[in-house]
Amino acid sequence: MKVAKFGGSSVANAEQFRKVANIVTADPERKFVVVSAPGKRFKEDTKMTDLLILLAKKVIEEDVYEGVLAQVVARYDEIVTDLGLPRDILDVISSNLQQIIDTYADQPERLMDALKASGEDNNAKLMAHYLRHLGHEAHYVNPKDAGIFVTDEPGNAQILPQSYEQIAKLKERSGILVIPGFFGYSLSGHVVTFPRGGSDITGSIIAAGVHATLYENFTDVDSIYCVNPSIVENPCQLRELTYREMRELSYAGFSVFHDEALQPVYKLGIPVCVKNTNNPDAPGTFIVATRDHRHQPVAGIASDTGFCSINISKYLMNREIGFGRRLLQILEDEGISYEHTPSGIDNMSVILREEQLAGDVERRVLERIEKELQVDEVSIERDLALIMVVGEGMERSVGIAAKATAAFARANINIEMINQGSSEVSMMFGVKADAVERAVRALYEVYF
Ligand SMILES: Nc1ncnc2c1ncn2[C@@H]1O[C@H](COP(=O)(O)OP(=O)(O)O)[C@@H](O)[C@H]1O
Ligand SMILES: N[C@@H](CC(=O)OP(=O)(O)O)C(=O)O
Repeated sequence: MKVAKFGGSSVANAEQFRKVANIVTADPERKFVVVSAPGKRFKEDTKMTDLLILLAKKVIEEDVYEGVLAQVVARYDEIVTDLGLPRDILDVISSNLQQIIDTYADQPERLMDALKASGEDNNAKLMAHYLRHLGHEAHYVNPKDAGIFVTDEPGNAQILPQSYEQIAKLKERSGILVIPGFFGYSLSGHVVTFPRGGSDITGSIIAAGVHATLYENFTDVDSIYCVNPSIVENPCQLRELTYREMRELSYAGFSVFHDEALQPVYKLGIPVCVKNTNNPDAPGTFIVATRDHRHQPVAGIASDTGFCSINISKYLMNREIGFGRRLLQILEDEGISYEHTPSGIDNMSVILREEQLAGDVERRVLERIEKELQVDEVSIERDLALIMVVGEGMERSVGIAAKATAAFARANINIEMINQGSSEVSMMFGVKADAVERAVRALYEVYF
C-alpha cells in the first residue's frame, strides 16, 4: 500500500483535481491520499494558507475580515463549480470558517492554527467528494480520527509517538482514504499545525503508521534537481538521494521536501519518491537508505539567505573552560536556535537566523555577552547566506573543498566562513547574501 501526498500546486484548481484523481485511481495501491490546501495557480497568485493567515490576522486585529473570508470561499467555489460538485458543500465550508472565527475570536494562537488547518481540511473533504462523484469509494478522514496526535506547540507541532498504533488501524478501512495534511490534534483536543510546508510531514507520518511500501510525494517538478532550478537553468535531475542527503539539502534550502518529513519514514526504511503531478510518467527522485555514490560524490548544492553571525573574540578564550556553554546558554535563555559555531583559539562565531534577533533581543544578547563573558569584542555580521554542499561520497573523495575554494576564487567571491560537520556528508560555506546565486552557479560548474 502506498501513501500519495499532493502539494498545494497539485490541488490548486479543478484541472489539478482531475490530474490527482487520475493518478490516484490509476494504481489500486494508492489507498492513502494526503492533500495540501490549494496552492498558487499562477506565479503571482496567493496560496490558500497565506490567505487564511491574513484572515486570522484581520480577526485578531478586529479589522474588517469579510472580504478576505469571501476570497477564501471563492477559491473553493471555483473548484466546486468547475468540477460540477453540488454547491451545498460551499455552505458547509462557509459555516465551518465562521464557526472557527466565532469560537476562537479571543484566542489568537488557536484561531491562527484552526484557520490555517482549515485550508487542507476543506480541501480533503472536497477531494473525497470528487472521487465519490467519479464513482470511487473514498472517505475523508479527520486527523483526530486517523490518530495524528501532536505536541501542543501552535504552528510548530511534532508528532507524539503513541499516534502510530492508531494510524496503523487505517489499513483496515475500505476505500481510498483522503486525509488533510499540515495538522494534528493535541491531547487536549486542539487543532495544532506543523511548520509551514508541513503536509509533507503528515504524508510521512501516515506512511510510517501504515507501514507503506512507498511514500509518493507529488509536486510540480519532474524530480529533485541538484540545485534549486530557480538559480541554475535546467540543472541535472537526481534519480536517487539518501535520507541523510535529503535531510541536509532540505534543511539548507531545497524547499521541495520538508526537512522534518523524513524522520517518520527513515527508521522503517520506507522509500520516498518525489514525482510530478503534471507529468506522472517521469520517474521522479527516490529517497532511500543507501545509494551508489562512486560516480557522483556530491549529490546537491543548497542555499538559503537570512543569516547573521555573532562574532566574539577574547584573548585566551581557549583557557576558559565553559566559555562556549555560557555563550550558548545566553542564546537558550532567549529561545534562540543556532546553526553553526565555527571557532578559533581566541574567537568564536555563532551563526543563526537573523529574524531571531528582532526587536529588543539583539541588544539584550549583546549586552549579556559583553557583561557576563567579559569579551574583548563582540559584533554582528548581517546579510549572510549559507551554502551547503552535500553528498555521501564526499567523505572518500579528495579535493572536494579545493574545488569549491577554487571556484569561489575564480568567481571573485569572498568566503566568510567554512564549516564541515563530523559526518562529512556536508560542507558549509558562508558568503554575503548578494553573492549567493553567483556562488551556487560557480559550484554547480565544478561539481556537475
Ligand atoms: N533542488 C530542487 N529541486 C526541485 N525543486 C526545487 C528545488 N529547490 C527548490 N525547489 C522548488 O520547490 C518547488 C516545489 O515545492 P513546493 O512549492 O512546496 O510544492 P508543492 O506545492 O507541491 O508543495 C519547485 O517548484 C521548485 O521551485
Ligand atoms: N499549506 C501549507 C502546508 C503545505 O505543506 O503546503 P504545500 O504542500 O503547498 O507546501 C503551507 O502552505 O505551508
